[in-house]
Amino acid sequence: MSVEELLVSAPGKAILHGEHAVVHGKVALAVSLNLRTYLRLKATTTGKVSINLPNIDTFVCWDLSELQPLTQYFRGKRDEIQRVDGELVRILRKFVGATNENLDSCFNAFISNHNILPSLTVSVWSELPTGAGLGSSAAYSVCLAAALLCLSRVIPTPLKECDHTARWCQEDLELINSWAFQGETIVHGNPSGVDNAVGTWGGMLRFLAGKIIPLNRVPLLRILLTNTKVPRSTKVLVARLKDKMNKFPSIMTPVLDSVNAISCQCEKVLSEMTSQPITGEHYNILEELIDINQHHLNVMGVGHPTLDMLCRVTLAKGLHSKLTGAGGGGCAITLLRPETHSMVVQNMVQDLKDCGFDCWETSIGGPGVQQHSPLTVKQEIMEILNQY
Ligand SMILES: Nc1ncnc2c1ncn2[C@@H]1O[C@H](COP(=O)(O)OP(=O)(O)O)[C@@H](O)[C@H]1O
Ligand SMILES: C[C@@](O)(CCOP(=O)(O)O)CC(=O)O
Ligand SMILES: [Mg+2]
Repeated sequence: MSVEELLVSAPGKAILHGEHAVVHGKVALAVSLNLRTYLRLKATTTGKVSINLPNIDTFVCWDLSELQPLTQYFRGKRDEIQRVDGELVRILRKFVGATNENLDSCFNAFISNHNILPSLTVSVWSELPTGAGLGSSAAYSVCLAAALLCLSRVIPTPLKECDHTARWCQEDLELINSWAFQGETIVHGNPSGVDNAVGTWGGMLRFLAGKIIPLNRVPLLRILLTNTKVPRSTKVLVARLKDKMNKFPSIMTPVLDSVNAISCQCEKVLSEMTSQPITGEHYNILEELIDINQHHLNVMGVGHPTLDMLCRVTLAKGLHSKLTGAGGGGCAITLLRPETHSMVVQNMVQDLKDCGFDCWETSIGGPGVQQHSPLTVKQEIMEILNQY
């Protein structure tokens, strides 16, 4: 079946525990959010490749004839290229003339698409803040990988005429995930793969050195997300910790081991909360783990004064917070206890907003990558995508 138009989406994520440590082979627990990135791909007859990324104010358009020289690189390598190698990135970077990290996103468009040079328009809109710790880079890479794999007919489009949304089979999801990881490599430098795994499969996951275990039995947690709006780059923060690890291996290694133990302890408590009556003590332990991990993240050098302020503001209402994602600004999660009165949450949200932060209480555990019929996508999102 030829792909004329394709609409896909993938969720963002929050990391409960294990950010950064996961890059160094430790356990992370991550959960998908009900905030998604949407990508529409349209085959055109304009003889151009157009990429519209309004979230980052980036719009590019090339004639196919301009792109033709790039295909030289793939000659004779058709079936060999399974990952992004340094030479390919150099060639693409030179071609785009990137002086701006934002253009890195455009490179992704080429990655899984190396066999073909079709005329197309790709437009992306995300409900996620970009560069804020909620996995926007992975949601974007997952959407792009799914759409381009469908376009090049490596995987089928799962949506049937009567469907509103559809998902791929396990094998196709694994392929989407592996290409999305390559996209993350371009944005992050050295990603662990946890974010693209959550974007692909959704739900809550335990991730350890590329091994993904879905956690199917987890309690319903109420989580408040707060964005300090301090911009930061995952790539820079991951590199900063690597430098610290190289400089002080015997000091930093125990910190990462401790984070690993926190993730394992949290997983144990979450599992107990589904097999036994939930008690206040379960929440007390979850809160203590949040506090210890937040201190560790500061030790790793990925904190920020605004995140410290955020933690103080929520603690004033008896609630515990930690950064989520790469830190250095961006977002934090606050665990809301079941008994916390909605007035307390409202007052706390007002205090956080008074600090200049954005807050939203979102549900967690949204589905992984999906194909949509346009009728099932919120009107405001379709209106943005339809502008291009
Ligand atoms: N909707 C989007 N459109 C285009 N590029 C995006 C989008 N979302 C994310 N990106 C890319 O991902 C980068 C942010 O990734 P990163 O620093 O890992 O932060 P996070 O993944 O936490 O949002 C952006 O600078 C951009 O290159
Ligand atoms: C810091 C890290 O653990 C998570 C980064 O998440 P985000 O890009 O800030 O959403 C890096 C990674 O796992 O690749
Ligand atoms: Mg990212």
